[in-house]
Amino acid sequence: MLPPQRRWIREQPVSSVTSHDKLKGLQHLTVNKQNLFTSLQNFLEGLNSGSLLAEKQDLKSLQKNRTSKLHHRKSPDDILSSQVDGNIHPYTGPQMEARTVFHGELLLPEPENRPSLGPSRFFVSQSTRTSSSAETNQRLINTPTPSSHLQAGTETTCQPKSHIVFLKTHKTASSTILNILYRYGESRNLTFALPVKKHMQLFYPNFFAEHFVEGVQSQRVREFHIMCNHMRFRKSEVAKVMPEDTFYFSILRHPVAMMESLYTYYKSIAVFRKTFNLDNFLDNSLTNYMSAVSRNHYAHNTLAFDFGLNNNITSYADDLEERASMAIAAIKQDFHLILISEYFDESLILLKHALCWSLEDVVSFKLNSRSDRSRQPLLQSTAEKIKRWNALDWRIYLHFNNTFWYTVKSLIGEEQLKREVNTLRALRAKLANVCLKGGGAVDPSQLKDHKLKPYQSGKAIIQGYNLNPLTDIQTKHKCMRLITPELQYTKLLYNKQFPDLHD
Ligand SMILES: Nc1ncnc2c1ncn2[C@@H]1O[C@H](COP(=O)(O)OS(=O)(=O)O)[C@@H](OP(=O)(O)O)[C@H]1O
Repeated sequence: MLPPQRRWIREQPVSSVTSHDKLKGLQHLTVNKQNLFTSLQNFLEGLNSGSLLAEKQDLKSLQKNRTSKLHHRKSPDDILSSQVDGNIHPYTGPQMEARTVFHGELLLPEPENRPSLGPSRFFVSQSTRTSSSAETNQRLINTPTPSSHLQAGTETTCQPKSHIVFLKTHKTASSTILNILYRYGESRNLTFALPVKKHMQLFYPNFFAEHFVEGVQSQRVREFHIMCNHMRFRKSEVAKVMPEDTFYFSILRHPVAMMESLYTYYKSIAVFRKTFNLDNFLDNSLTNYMSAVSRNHYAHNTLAFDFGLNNNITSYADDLEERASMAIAAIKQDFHLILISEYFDESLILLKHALCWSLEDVVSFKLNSRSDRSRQPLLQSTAEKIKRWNALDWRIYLHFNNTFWYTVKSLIGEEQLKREVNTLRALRAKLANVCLKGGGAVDPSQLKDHKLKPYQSGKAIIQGYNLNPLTDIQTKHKCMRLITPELQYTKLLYNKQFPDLHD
């Protein structure tokens, strides 16, 4: 089945913030053009432990030189209200199925002593789009073409961006975004910053380091276009690999829904394993949770952790508001755009505009979704506990949910957004009709081609897709790529990019 159509934003019972909050946020926004981040980098680096002065200087000069200025970065520095009146997502299907879990040993690559390849070695290789014609939305299967870019209601030309960092946060619909980036890059022969030694992640949960990327130490890759595998973000290191004009973006999900997903998917981690349900974990988290235990970060402020921030804080901390403000400012400093999983299609439209891509470039099927059989319904009281336990993530989410709508308003306008979302959904529906047997996702046990089975973890039943029998080779290829799960696609790109590197 296709993802259910969302009701339009004003009518939607927003899972995270009430529409009152959202509107209030919009009304109270004032544009803050001050650069208030010099000290924040110190804050971040302090949290990240072990940063060198040279790195800081490197980063500062990079930030000074950065030219890409989406207005989003000038979004208001509003002080977060401490309100936490969100609604919980309705979940159905209480049945859960036990699954075996693979624990991969993570061997960190050692950095070699070599001259640093700083951003100055890069050159920009973007084609110019000058067409002002309307989107060719009728086309079912994407062929890369120029497209126009609309900004604040005025048609202007723009250059499609191809230097991109996507911070792939956990359980936030990030695999669907990754699939979009993979398809865009593969079809244009762009180069991905893939993990060394055919690893699937950039050595998460370690802080990202330059030498985690295949082709950096060997200097065999001169220009990286897209970095999008799971990592724990560290801007100073990422900036050593990626060109100066790189567009940075990420995605957040409502911390309550995210926690329920994390709990099911990472049921095998120490602090979850000994609990019989999420409530049981939350009731004992203050005493049972130990941050030093391996993989426990999946249980506490995981968004903050992925962004490279200190995730160890709850709503009981005296300095919560101060730390939340600093965390938000740090994210704003490093990222041009923050998407919201609850508004996935709206996010894709924003992304399309920010990157100057076409609608066909961002159309996608929902990947990595759980079967309803492995979802747990949550009580309102459980949701409140989650917001208290993940108080930092909750504040980060509230802030960027607000600024998301501010960005929509000033970049596209709500009416145009609505139109484009409808067109996107129509295109997706057409694609589903052509590509997908049965039109939607199925449980892994029903998958005909086991090579397309998504990775299964914990107690989550992760769904995949069966393809229609297709005779046209090009259409079959496009459909196949749309449903190829993350691990399989990463391996495929790796083999394309480094054909001589073997397992
Ligand atoms: N398009 C779209 N819209 C809304 N939600 C979506 C979408 N695509 C994926 N998802 C949901 O995101 C969850 C998987 O997130 P990730 O892919 O980031 O997970 S992972 O960290 O890479 O394992 C997973 O959530 P749960 O099903 O609740 O676990 C997916 O259902």
